[in-house]
Amino acid sequence: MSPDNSLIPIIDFADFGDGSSRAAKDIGKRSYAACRDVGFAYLINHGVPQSKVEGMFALSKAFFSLPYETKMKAPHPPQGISTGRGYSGVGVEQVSQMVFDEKELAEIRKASPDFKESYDMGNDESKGCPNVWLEDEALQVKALKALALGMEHVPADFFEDYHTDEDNQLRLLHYPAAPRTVFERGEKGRIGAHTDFSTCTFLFQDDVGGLEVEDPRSPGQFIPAPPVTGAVIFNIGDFLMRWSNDDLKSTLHRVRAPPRAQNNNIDTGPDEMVPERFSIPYFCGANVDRTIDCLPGTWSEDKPKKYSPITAGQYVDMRLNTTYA
Ligand SMILES: O=C(O)CCC(=O)C(=O)O
Ligand SMILES: [Fe+2]
Repeated sequence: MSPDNSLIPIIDFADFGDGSSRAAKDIGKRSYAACRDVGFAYLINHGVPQSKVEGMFALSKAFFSLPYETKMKAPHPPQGISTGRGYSGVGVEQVSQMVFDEKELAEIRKASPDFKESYDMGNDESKGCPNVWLEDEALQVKALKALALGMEHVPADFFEDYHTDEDNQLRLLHYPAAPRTVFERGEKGRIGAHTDFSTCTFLFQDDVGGLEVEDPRSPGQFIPAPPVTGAVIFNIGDFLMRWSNDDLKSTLHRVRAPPRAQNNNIDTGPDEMVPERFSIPYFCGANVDRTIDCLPGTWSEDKPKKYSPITAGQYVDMRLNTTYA
């Protein structure tokens, strides 16, 4: 399946190699343009074997099938950066867009609660999936190098150098099945519109669909980002947007019930179930102690820096503290 007429570009990494060729430079230019114009891209021939991806989805399915009590033996800790670890049951996490007021957050949670559960893993807790880290590391290096190659004023290994600690988070997400009417009435949601926090995200999704990305041409409108076989979605996070003095876009996205199947005329009736969805986002963050300042080439006398320097740790902490109930 490929997204017809999609604004989200597909970037082929087959000829990227070590990043030194002419072809790699072109891939870099396309990557940069995608990050600047849309904030999202599909990467194909990215080097993570399909069998590995399928293995992760199998692991995820097995994990979420465990009894609730078992999953709760690995609960996520309460505050700050360490919330990116462990199990969060349905209703525990609610994403929100830059809302820091407790009351306001509570209102959002009530309105159309995210109907999902998740399990987060970090660098030193990857025993369940030991090989995934290496592969994804390679993917991160490639994608960040491509982006640097597409920028005029940063050296090819610029971003790599800020990400040597592999301060990343692998998240298994499960959105349970529910009757379509429950979604249509807004009683439940899948994941509310949000942007991601860190440098960038790699997102593997199953074939259920429902992911939507804000249309860069018309704010407030969302376009579908349907699954593309063998592709991983790459998107920019708020941290990199800030780092780039807002040149690169951290784009709003959300997951809703996928559209009804359109290839048949069968009336599925009021009891139609929306199938469960599994997805695996991999969030890549900079070394927490590194301070970032607006990237070379993104500011000038006419276009001053919008942000002061900040460490990656301070930034992620600030954002994570608003996410959990
Ligand atoms: O489930 C998805 O496809 C999206 C997940 C997501 O956007 C997130 O966890 O930040
Ligand atoms: Fe996200």
